[in-house]
Amino acid sequence: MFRRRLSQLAHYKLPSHIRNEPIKNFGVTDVKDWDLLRASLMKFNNSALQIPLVINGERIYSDSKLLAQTNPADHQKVLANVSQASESDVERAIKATQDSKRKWFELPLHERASVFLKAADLITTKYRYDMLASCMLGQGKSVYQAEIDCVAELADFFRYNAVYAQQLYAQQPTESIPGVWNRAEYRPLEGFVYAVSPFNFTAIAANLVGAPALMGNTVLWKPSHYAALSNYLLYTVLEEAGLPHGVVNFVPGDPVMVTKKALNNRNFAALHYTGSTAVFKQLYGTIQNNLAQGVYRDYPRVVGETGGKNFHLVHPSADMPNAVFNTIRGAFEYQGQKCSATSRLYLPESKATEFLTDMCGILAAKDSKCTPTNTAASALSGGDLHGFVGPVIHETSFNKLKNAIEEAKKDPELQIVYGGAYDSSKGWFVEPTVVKCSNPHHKFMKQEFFGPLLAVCEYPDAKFPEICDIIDTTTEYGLTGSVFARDREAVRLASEKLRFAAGNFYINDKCTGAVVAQQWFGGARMSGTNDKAGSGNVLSRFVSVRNIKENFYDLTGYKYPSNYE
Ligand SMILES: NC(=O)c1ccc[n+]([C@@H]2O[C@H](COP(=O)([O-])OP(=O)(O)OC[C@H]3O[C@@H](n4cnc5c(N)ncnc54)[C@H](O)[C@@H]3O)[C@@H](O)[C@H]2O)c1
Ligand SMILES: N[C@@H](CCC=O)C(=O)O
Repeated sequence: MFRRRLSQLAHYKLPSHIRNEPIKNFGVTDVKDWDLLRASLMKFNNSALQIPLVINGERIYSDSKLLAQTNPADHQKVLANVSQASESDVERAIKATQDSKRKWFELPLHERASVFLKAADLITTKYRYDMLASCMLGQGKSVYQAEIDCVAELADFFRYNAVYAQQLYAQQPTESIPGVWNRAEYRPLEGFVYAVSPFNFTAIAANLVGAPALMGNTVLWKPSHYAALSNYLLYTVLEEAGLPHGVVNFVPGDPVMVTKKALNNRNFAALHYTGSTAVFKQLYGTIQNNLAQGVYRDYPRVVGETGGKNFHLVHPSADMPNAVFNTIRGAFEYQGQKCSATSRLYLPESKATEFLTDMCGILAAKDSKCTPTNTAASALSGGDLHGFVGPVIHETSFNKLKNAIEEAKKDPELQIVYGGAYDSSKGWFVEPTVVKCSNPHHKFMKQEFFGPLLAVCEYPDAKFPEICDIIDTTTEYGLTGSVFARDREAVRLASEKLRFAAGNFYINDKCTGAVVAQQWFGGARMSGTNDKAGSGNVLSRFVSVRNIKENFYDLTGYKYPSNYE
């Protein structure tokens, strides 16, 4: 019995207007945008949403196993009650990935791509303000930080992945001898992709799920509990855009249990992960062990982007105001909770006092908006919605930062030169904090705190090459870093010496804010597998190429000319 196949009667071109989504400013005159945003904020703030699992399109509400997602700026405020998967839910979700697979990957690329293109358009129009509100309230973002994440970067991922997929499909064997047609087919992986997403970027969750799905894979998605609201909204948008049931299965739950079920399954084909290094190492180890035990059919693909201890290196020739402003943004926007956040700063002795005085002065200024109380939550009760910084994500993060600050107060090698306050009475607030380290190898120069804590080290001006070596060897990470210098020789030297210290290297710019299709994102060493989100590279990890040779000439005998009597 032949199954019904879809015809493909043309090679479609993608819409030619694909560009990076323009970012809305939410400036003083953008009254309409603010009004629409306020309405969405009110809606989500006032209704503790029930979030289900979604397995094969079926919504599963668990009464007994619910976990509340609260507003990090107001931790008594429940934003959503999130259903938690049971073991049998995970099994059913894995089955759904297998049942829906063939129908999905047999669709021509343009059919799959159009789902994601439509989702991008829905996000940037109909659901823009809802996405922003869910991300601001749930993940503690300012409007600008939400806009660059859950609207612009998210839409960019969906749109540019379609472009990259088309380019990948167009890559074909370059040679065919007369009578032969050689072709390549980009099959999805056999089995399912397990996507594990972090709290800090809704866009990253979209790409973790969307990139493999676009290539014809089906996905078991375990979202971060701390981003459940925006992630569920994203799922519903994908559904509205036409994503067939079972292609992506939304399975919040106990991370250890869900992961165990996923990784112990014979059909596990790939891990698409973003989160901390420690968790990724564990998952990598489990996969290797299982592989050795013969659990899997294939060698699973492992794609993971993890932590960082990202540097700003300032040369004496740098434009100091530029370096100061970029450091404030890099270290403290979104409370330092970007994997790319600046968390170690190296200053030349001759400029260190000027730099730190300027930076701390700006942070302390009354209108700096750097007091972490300006939040979406307070805005709804008549407060200020224009804050530069907000809360950290949860109690564990708050405690980790609080302990680090208390440690800094006692350690003779450390000196807090700005900040050091914290307050958890209403939300998880930690003041932007700058800590001077007299020892460049101190733990504070090595460890990722994932919060608004910047460690600073001075170096003798003449020792610029040596400080590059120290930066290169101090941490286990290799994610992002910047050099600030006008002197071209200094730029060249830093670029050479720090070649392996950062997968995203910036010159006279902050080390955060990579844009899809502009700065391909990812780091090596213990920062990840560096498959470069926002480029076509990562898509190739989710396909398994089949080469096809078709012969047009029939053989008339089996002997070669050399086989004569
Ligand atoms: N390199 C990048 O592109 C990138 C981007 C964003 C975030 N990050 C990193 O992510 C981290 C912050 O995000 P986070 O707090 O959500 O990270 P996290 O490691 O706590 O969680 C990430 C995901 O892993 C799950 N998880 C947690 N423990 C687990 C376990 N034992 N087994 C299986 N799954 C588990 C979580 O539920 C979540 O879905 C930082 O280290 C940051 O640098 C990296
Ligand atoms: N695009 C982002 C990715 C941050 C990860 O958490 C940046 O480069 O800042």
